[in-house]
Amino acid sequence: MTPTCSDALNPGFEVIDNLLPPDEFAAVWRSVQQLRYDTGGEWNKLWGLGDPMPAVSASTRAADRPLHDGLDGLVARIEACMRASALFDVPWADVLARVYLQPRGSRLGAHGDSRFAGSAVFYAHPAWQPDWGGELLFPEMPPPDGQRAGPLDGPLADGRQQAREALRGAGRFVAARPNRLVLIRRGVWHRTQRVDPDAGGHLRCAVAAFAVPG
Ligand SMILES: O=C(O)CCC(=O)C(=O)O
Ligand SMILES: [Fe+2]
Repeated sequence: MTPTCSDALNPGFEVIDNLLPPDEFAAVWRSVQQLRYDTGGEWNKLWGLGDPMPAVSASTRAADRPLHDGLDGLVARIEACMRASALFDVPWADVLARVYLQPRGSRLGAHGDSRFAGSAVFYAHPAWQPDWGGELLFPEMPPPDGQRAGPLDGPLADGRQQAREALRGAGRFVAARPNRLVLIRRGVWHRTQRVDPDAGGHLRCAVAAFAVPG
């Protein structure tokens, strides 16, 4: 599929809109509603300790499938897009995928998913408005300074990465538009804007997929 948007200057991500035909998209939304979600698992330090925690589905790997009818087809499509993209330029063997329901008031802290060969996120909710927040942000980062990235945001952050981000103070945002796939190169810095109270009861439903090195 041809990306509808990519960043020519800093080719760290690609956006593919209307990934699924309408009937398949509707089937994915139904499947997402039937999954089981865990809200009390181990704390993922990229989510603020004082913020509401996301509801997370079990992870799926090729060996564990089927996860659910509809979602397996989606994961296969995401995998095909990853295989076709030049962003995924280190070898990888499998895709790990899970569904996040991100509540109002929560945000995902900055990270690079560096232990994977690249990642992708697909927005499975049927509606999303600009006022509802939850944008995926790609800050422009100065070249790496050789410091190891540790826990980067939230209560355990030491502020180094935030200081680097502040040096440029600019970047790109991608709205969580329904039926949109974002492919992200390994190590490219990203985070999400907080979901706004104006989102009301609308779920921000993201299917996150990670290319697992073989
Ligand atoms: O939900 C999003 O927009 C991004 C998700 C993400 O970056 C991740 O799960 O690693
Ligand atoms: Fe990520």
